[in-house]
Amino acid sequence: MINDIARAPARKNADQPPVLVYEEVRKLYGDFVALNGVSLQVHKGEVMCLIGPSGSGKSTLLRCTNALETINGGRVLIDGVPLPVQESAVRKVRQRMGMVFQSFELFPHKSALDNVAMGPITVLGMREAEAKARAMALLEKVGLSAKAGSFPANLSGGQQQRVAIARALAMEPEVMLFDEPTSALDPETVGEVLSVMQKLAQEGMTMIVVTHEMGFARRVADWVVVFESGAIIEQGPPAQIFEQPTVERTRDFLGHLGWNG
Ligand SMILES: Nc1ncnc2c1ncn2[C@@H]1O[C@H](COP(=O)(O)OP(=O)(O)OP(=O)(O)O)[C@@H](O)[C@H]1O
Repeated sequence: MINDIARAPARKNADQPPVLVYEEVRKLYGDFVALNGVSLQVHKGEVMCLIGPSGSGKSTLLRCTNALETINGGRVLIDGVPLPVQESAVRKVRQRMGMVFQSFELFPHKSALDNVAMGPITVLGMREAEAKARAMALLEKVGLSAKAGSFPANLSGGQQQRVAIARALAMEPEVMLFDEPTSALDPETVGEVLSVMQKLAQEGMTMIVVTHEMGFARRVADWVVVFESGAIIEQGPPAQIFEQPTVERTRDFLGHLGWNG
């Protein structure tokens, strides 16, 4: 027992209050239970990867985090404050969370630069010149300054996703939420998006990433959470989950993916 405690890894910033706390979160779609009492904590600067079979509730939890979905039970606390339900307050919560979707969701008739600058101008009331300077710096950060004037249709999927990441960062979020950001990409562009995400992680961004990229989760995550049927079946540091999972269903899931450590 003492050895177990000694071996238990310290979580990043575990000495500070968590940024996000999920308490017994339940989400129903009609009679279907998509989340069945999920409890979880996310610490500042932590990269948390949510893995598990299709339909197990990973994206639903992400969507409950920025109030794209309303929960039916339990609580989500952000910096200790329960997620509000009033629309005006919800908008403020969303500003603190950058969300990157599988399908990019860029505005097709705006250039890469304008896609990134738009949020600060319209939501934060930033002056256009300042917003565009910020957007340019962010495009440079994701390696796309040369594409600032390009429209989404003229960018590869990987480039569009990097613009989407820059757009989310332009709002200076406290937490970044990634919902399978590479699932819709051609294999040759997956790496460029993952390396931008890895760089963000190294800079200390707090990130929750729903992913089927087990290599990324193994390499970059600080904490891995395994979902099945709307519940967490196991969580721990990547070395535990990928090399020594304690739950047989985790082993089955990783085995089906061909993961062999
Ligand atoms: N708007 C909705 N209405 C009804 N059912 C939904 C809705 N959104 C999700 N679900 C169901 O909730 C369950 C959990 O879905 P969710 O997208 O969270 O799974 P997931 O683990 O992210 O899966 P994947 O890896 O395939 O994205 C699924 O069975 C899904 O069909």
